[in-house]
Amino acid sequence: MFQVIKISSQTAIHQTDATLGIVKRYWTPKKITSEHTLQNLILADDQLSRHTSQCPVRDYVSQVTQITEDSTPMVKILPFSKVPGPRGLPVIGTLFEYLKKDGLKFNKMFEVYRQRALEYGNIFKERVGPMHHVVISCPVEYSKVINAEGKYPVRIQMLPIAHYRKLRGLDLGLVNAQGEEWYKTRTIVSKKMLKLSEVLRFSEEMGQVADDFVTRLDTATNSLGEVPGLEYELFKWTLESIGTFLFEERIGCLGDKPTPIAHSFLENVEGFFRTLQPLLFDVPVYRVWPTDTWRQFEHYADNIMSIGTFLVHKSLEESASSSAFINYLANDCHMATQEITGLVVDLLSAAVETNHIQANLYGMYHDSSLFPKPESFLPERWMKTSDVQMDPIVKSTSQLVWGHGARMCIGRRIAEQEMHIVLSKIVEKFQLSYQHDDLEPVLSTMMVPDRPVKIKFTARH
Ligand code: HEM
Repeated sequence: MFQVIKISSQTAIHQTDATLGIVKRYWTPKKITSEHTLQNLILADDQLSRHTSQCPVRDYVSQVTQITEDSTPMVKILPFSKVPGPRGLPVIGTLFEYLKKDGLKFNKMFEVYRQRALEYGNIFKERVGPMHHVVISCPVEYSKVINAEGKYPVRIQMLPIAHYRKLRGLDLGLVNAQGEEWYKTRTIVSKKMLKLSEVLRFSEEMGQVADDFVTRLDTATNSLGEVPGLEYELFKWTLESIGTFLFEERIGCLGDKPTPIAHSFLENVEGFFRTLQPLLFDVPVYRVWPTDTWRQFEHYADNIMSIGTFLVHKSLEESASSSAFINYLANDCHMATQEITGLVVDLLSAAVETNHIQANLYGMYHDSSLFPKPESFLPERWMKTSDVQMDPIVKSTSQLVWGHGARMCIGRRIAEQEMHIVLSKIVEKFQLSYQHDDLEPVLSTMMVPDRPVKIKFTARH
């Protein structure tokens, strides 16, 4: 039996040695010798278990799901070590390449992967501190990985978040849970969040939030017609929108001055993701010794949990502010208040952090042999009637903005509704233009623009 680990935004399968289950089936090297065929890259079960039991970051091993026994038959066996990739040092892997002065940049990891793929082929492995990655850079191979997902698809666990929740005796939440624990929560939440009729019930409230956002843009524009801190304004809008869905109550982010609770939540979420980023990649010293970054991270996470607890309690206790979603969790699904809080905090954080643009699969999308003129904005290439012929697998793999399969973004319907409503209201009111240098992407847990997005909003008359 082999096991597969999750797929990250950079088409990496973050892995333990167990990731080989996928690699063994989909190995298609570009620039390495013929002996390294995928069929050759198979690790025997006993070798696998030896590897996993010796793994210094054993928690990753629990993040696995299994390919069932009817998977493609295995042919030959070669150790995982045969997967090409930068060699790195024991324990820290290639971490030193990122830490040294003028070295590789974490926030440009997607560029590093692009270069690595040119050097090592369509499937390569890299260990960066505690993170093991297997990176796939070919849509056809990637689609096979997608199709190999079972009932409980595994996604990378954000170890610092999991560690924090464990320390505080909390559930892992939807984003970090795996296996049956994940499935149970997912089934409960899907009934409310992925059902179109449920989400449509909130279109009027979303419309009011969008109206307030447009008013906010109008008042926040400077003499150049730009909105300083546009990202922060969007951040506020997403929080207000998801808060409206979860609590059926306005949190108060969009006035000239956010309410204290909105302000505090926004500050703490920002700090949470800022401190999460280094914790994800550094050697996890925090697990044995609370480093400064860890203490800050804990501080932000504690504050977010307190706000979540306050909002959930308020919703449960005050009938006037009671929300259908919270009531459904408490009464129909018999979830304990602490479980509800953990889930709500997950949804609030996922909702605000995934907002401005998550460019998954960066390397593939910038391959001109797959996407002609990859740097050009040619939306018509995605239209059914487009003249540009695109391989159906390449096309479907490139439409993964919401992820895929049973673990696809659970906020998709809400986010689509929010975006359609707010965009139509913005465009109805303003003409948008951009007159500055091109934006570049950087990673900050998600992929974000590297500088303020100074869009000019010109009111239509
Ligand atoms: C433009 C907005 C958004 C984008 C592009 C986006 C994208 C994604 C992606 C790519 C994933 C990973 C899926 C996978 O691994 O296959 C994901 C997961 C998730 N998203 Fe979103 N998302 C957005 C908005 C939201 C919103 C508004 C919410 C909350 C209401 C949300 C909650 C979640 C949660 C909880 C997960 C984890 C689901 C699970 O593991 O079962 N997202 N999102």
